[in-house]
Amino acid sequence: MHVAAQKENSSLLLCCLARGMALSGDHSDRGELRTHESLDELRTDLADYIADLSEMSVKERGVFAVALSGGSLIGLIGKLCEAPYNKTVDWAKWYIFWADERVVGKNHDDSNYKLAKDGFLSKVPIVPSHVHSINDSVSAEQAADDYEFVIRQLVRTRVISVSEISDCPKFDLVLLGMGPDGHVASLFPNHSVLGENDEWVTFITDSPKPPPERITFTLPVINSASNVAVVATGISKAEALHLAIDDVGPDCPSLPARMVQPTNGKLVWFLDKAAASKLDGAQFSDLG
Ligand SMILES: O=C1O[C@H](COP(=O)(O)O)[C@@H](O)[C@H](O)[C@H]1O
Repeated sequence: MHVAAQKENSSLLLCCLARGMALSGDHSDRGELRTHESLDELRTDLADYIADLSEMSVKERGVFAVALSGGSLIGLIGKLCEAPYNKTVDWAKWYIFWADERVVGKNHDDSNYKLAKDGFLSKVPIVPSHVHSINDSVSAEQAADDYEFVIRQLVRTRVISVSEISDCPKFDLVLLGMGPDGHVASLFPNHSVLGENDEWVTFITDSPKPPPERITFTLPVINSASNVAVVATGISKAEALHLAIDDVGPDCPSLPARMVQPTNGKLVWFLDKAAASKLDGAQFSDLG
């Protein structure tokens, strides 16, 4: 296992052991689970899902506002750059945001923008002015404020819709990865930003996973989206997925992935067999 993944896993286990975690239980209603036999099958299903949401959103609102994450997600949405999607998706109507970003230069290898640009955005005809990346020349705090300001402007002009029950932006789709410690976006286990309910975008300077300075959507923004997809693959994610999805009782309630609970939106989990292997009942299904 990769050293960073090992570190993330052990901090997850420590968090759970400290809280007397129960490691088994029944499945609870945690959205739609899509577990795939192979990564290729997952990539196709994910591309179909995103293309369908794009079509629906363009039909209903004239635009598609989608927030990306970094990490393995970008490789897993790669089929969108291929036929038929590269020709059939209405790319001119897409607006791109980031659910989280590392506060580094746009050309830095740690930049989620660079990852998405190299692996996705440069391969499809998205309008450059529709790509909303962070200001990389200011502090993390300022970058978060600036990013929230940009989002506010686009909510005002209805490029981004607005939640009916809060004043939060309502993205058409928020695409999340999940770390082996159960973090989503840059919301890490036991971090105080999990309780941030006032800001739409906030910052951290002490990320347990490098680099330390990051900006992130807050939970109210993620949970106001019309659609949220969590994409997680590999055995290193299996324990965190069990804790995020299964009915583990009142223990470890502050696992970030478990706190992804869209209020009116739809939650879908895209998993491979390895990631799903510790879900309750996995050993009895043909996934086991
Ligand atoms: O640091 C981050 O990690 C998560 C998970 O990444 P993965 O490579 O394990 O999929 C990612 O979703 C997030 O955007 C990123 O900043």
